[in-house]
Amino acid sequence: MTILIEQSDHFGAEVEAKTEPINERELVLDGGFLIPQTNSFGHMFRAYNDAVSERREGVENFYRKNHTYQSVDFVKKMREEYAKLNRVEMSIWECCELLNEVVDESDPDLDEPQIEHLLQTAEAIRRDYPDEDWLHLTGLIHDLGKVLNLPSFGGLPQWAVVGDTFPVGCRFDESIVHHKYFKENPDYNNPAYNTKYGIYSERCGLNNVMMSWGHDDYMYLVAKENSTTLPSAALFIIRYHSFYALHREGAYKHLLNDEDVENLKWLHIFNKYDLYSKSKVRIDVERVKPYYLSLIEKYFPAKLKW
Ligand SMILES: O[C@H]1[C@H](O)[C@@H](O)[C@H](O)[C@@H](O)[C@H]1O
Ligand SMILES: [Fe+2]
Ligand SMILES: [Fe+2]
Repeated sequence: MTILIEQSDHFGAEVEAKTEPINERELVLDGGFLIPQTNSFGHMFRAYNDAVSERREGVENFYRKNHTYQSVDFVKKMREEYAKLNRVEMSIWECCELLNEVVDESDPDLDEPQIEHLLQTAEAIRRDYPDEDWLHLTGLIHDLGKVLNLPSFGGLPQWAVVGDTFPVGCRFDESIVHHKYFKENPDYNNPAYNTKYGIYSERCGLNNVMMSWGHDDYMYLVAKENSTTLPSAALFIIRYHSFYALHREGAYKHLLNDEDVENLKWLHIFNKYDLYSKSKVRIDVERVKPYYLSLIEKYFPAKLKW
């Protein structure tokens, strides 16, 4: 048995048995965060083409639909519909609990309940950046938009809720996972949308770019329209954390303005925790709950419109 997380008592993480010794499975990177080399299934992270992965086929099917249906027209319709925020009233914490009912079909690395992922991300950040309480809360809430999949939020199909995101209205970059399925997208052959800039212009700022619709953009909208006091870097992280073509592959940089470039630095930090904290190490929810309730109170109203 190896202890994966130091100070586990302090942060309420229960440590489970692991087979290999720690130094063969984990790498230590800056901030003391242990980056595992393999996910909880024993595969490399984000190995979308790994033939032996149990989840590969389901994930590929997911992206076939996602890339086929996420178009300019679809995104416009979704933005308009969800801007109404007229479906549910509830607190941030209530939403965290609701999220447990959502299973993410796009994720090759995770099959734990979503609240575990939220707390694993937040707690891992808290250990390395104890003074950035806004970043802890960002970790906790970044995936809450996945409730879009539940009936009371419109029951959207998975392809409209989860998965990596990308801009619509300009060419789909080759670095996007399972790029080949864009051939079925109505925008793929549209000359207004299939050039480097498409409907955008150099350094126009991501705020002016339409991203494929899903949990990122929805949660950004909810946070902003309910007047969160979180800083702009937090909103940027929430909105673009699934934009791997940008933050991992460096594509679409020509659309960023100066503020985006600044915020991207925080997104790079955040991503390490979002991706690599996915593990079988369980967090004791009741023990950490008071801390997160205090952060929610600091940055959000008691009830939000969703
Ligand atoms: O499968 C994952 C998962 O849905 C994450 O929540 C999202 O942020 C990722 O980008 C996606 O690829
Ligand atoms: Fe996400
Ligand atoms: Fe996440």
